[in-house]
Amino acid sequence: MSIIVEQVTRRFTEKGTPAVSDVSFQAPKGAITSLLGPSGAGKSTLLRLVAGLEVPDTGRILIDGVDCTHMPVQQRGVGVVFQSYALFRHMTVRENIAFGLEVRRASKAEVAARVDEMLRLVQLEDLGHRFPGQLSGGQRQRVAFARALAIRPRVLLLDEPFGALDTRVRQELREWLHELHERTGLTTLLVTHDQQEALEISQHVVVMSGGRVAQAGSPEAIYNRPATPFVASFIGGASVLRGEVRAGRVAMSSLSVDVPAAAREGESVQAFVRPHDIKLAKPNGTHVNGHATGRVERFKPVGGYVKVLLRLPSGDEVTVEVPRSEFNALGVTEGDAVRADVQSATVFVGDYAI
Ligand SMILES: Nc1ncnc2c1ncn2[C@@H]1O[C@H](COP(=O)(O)OP(=O)(O)OP(=O)(O)O)[C@@H](O)[C@H]1O
Repeated sequence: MSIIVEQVTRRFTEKGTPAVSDVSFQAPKGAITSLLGPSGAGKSTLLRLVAGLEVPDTGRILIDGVDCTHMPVQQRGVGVVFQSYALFRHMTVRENIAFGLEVRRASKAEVAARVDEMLRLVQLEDLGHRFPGQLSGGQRQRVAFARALAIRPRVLLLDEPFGALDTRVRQELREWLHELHERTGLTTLLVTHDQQEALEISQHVVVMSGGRVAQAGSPEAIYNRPATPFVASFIGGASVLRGEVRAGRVAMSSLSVDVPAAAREGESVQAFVRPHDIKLAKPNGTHVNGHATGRVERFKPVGGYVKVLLRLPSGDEVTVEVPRSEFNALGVTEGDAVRADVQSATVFVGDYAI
């Protein structure tokens, strides 16, 4: 049951950029696909288009090979879970889960059996009689999943389902969703702005920006081979260093790296360096390729590592994450000089990664 989105555009206003602009992607059968991007990227609109809650201006949406572009929501066979629980407050957990089945005129016995099965699936067997107001946020969201799954949907559509929960519950439910998916094997589309969430639980990631697809691929490809400067900066909290091609090399601040012969002299470049791709050492007075002496602007211990803001001689700032023990061994503080060794960087000449 794959989902195929073909050249879909949806605009809400006559002027300005469409919310979703000529978007094409596939959510593979049986996989969790994340729609990942910053606020306003068009993720929710795209999910609503797949659900049938919006109709595209142009383009097609296919679920399991069937063109659903103009099909009503109820006929699409989609289960939807939103960020806000959207449970009926005056109904018990059982009644909430049963709702979609009763609308579809399932028999009483069928409904009871399916509700029991769903309560077991979301591990809330003992809470069927409670009202939503008597549940924790995480439990309510599990009921929302049970309700979405009760109708035996062909695909599951999730719009920031854990967005309203605190970090710990969010992490627990992320793992829970992973297990749930292993049991159900349902084709799932997950909207999230949280890259950690996307990289951790999905097999396929569609990165969106400004209503368009910036890159689609495996989490590994998105992380290690970002296709555009936007993806490189959005994923992994990279710092940007700007420079230019000089004598066949990329010169940035006091760092320099090789560039292919195709890069023209004087072209501007951007290098994206992730916080853990820089090693800090005591300065030894010499500058060699890939090394620069910087100054510690600020540092802050965060859990097991220390986040260091380093200013390079060019004025560029880079964020570095150093294991706490390594930082302590360096014995530096704010204002001290340190040597920064860039272990790896993604370099773009114009829009092309090199
Ligand atoms: N019903 C609507 N009417 C007018 N504009 C809308 C409507 N829905 C969305 N938009 C606009 O479309 C763009 C994309 O919004 P959308 O909610 O799809 O983004 P998003 O990536 O899901 O963002 P967020 O993570 O903040 O929810 C935004 O500029 C938004 O203001």
